[in-house]
Amino acid sequence: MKKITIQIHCKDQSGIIASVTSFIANKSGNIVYIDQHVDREQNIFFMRLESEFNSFSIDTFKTEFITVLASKFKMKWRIYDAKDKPKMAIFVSKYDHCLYDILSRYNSGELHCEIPFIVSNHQDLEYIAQNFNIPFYHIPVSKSTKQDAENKQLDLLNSHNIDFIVLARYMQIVSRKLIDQFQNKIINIHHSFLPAFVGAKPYHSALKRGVKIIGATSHYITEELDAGPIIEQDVARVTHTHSIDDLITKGRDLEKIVLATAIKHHINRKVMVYNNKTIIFY
Ligand SMILES: Nc1nc2c(c(=O)[nH]1)N[C@@H](CN(C=O)c1ccc(C(=O)N[C@@H](CCC(=O)O)C(=O)O)cc1)CN2
Repeated sequence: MKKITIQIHCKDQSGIIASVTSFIANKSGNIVYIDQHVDREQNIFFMRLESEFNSFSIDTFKTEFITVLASKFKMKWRIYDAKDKPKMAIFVSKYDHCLYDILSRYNSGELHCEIPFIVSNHQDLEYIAQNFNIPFYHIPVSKSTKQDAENKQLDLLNSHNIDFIVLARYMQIVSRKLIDQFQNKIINIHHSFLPAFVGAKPYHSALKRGVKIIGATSHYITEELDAGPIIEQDVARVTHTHSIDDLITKGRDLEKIVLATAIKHHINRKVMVYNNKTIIFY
């Protein structure tokens, strides 16, 4: 039995759902999940479906999908084989909480992916990678070595056919060169409830401002810092009694759960990006 996931978007018009579901039915497919959304402002139709087939050739399916549907409705589409495990590279600096959380979920089989390696601009967390038997690459980054460092990162990413990257508290600004090659495939965890408090020290800014709610945000990165399409967010209440250490401790728990949720949405092909925003098919 073969299971595929299909993501479609195109100009909204009548008959799209009927045409897609008839196409699947004509190919003896059994649709086990279907959801759609129409962006009324942009008049754009979005759909995600999962279908099972007893006998299936993905190349034949793609060819006929283009002929019958994609050309007719001028669709942008992607088809994924549900059994394929996307390759995820993790980038980290010195904070260990998100790295530990991802690797323990991976170790327990919670993440349908492969993690070929971990990259860091510091050596501090190499012991964690060794504990989980995952190759660790220390690539230091400074103002003068940034370009050379990113070329080394790109060589690693390409030589391992990496599908997406997770910045698990990677405290370096990623350049356009890497972002262009992995557009909407680099997931960051920012330790604030964006758009509040962008930058490297949001907890200190939150304490100084006297907010009553702190949060964490996972987003795809763009060249503009902390401004990319948001995948997941969560918050926690705080009071005047909480110190900076209290905020950091509360924030760590939020960061771990928000990042793990975003990673799972990405792996399960539940995210579609449009106009620097996301549609999440839960
Ligand atoms: N192009 C992007 N790169 C990164 C983003 C992003 O949104 N776009 N997010 C960051 C993560 N981050 C906040 O979530 C963040 C990381 C680092 C900094 C920063 O100012 N770094 C300094 C160096 C700090 C250091 O060496 O410790 C710098 O790079 O000059 C701000 C925000 C990941 N990258």
